[in-house]
Amino acid sequence: MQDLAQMRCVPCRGGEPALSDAEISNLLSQLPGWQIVEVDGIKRIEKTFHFDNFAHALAFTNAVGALAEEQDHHPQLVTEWGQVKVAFWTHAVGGLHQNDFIMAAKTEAAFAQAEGRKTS
Ligand SMILES: C[C@H](O)[C@H](O)[C@H]1CNC2=NC(N)=NC(=O)C2=N1
Repeated sequence: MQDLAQMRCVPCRGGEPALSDAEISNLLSQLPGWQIVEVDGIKRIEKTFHFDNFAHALAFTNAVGALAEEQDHHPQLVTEWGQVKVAFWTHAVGGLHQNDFIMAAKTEAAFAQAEGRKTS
């Protein structure tokens, strides 16, 4: 199985189908704690990350934002004291694309890195 965190997002301009439920559950099994949520009929993948203050939550928000710019695939980020909710979906397909799972895995790696900095 390919490591999602090492993959790159591909340009996606629509015209391709969103992932099927079987494809989604297969990819989701690689992402502990991430959930599929449907909003206005559009599936998204999301997870809330916890921090011990606002500054750490904001630093993580900026790290995820930088990854999104690098990969040209962008999340919804909701930042508050002690937590950041991150959600990905693909506007161009009206649902979930492999890019969303790649970004979720990269987000997870950024969180692991932030945690590592805190304890070392
Ligand atoms: C041309 C460019 O790839 C698109 O506008 C990208 C930019 N970032 C994006 N981010 C997300 N989450 N979904 C998209 O469909 C999307 N489209």
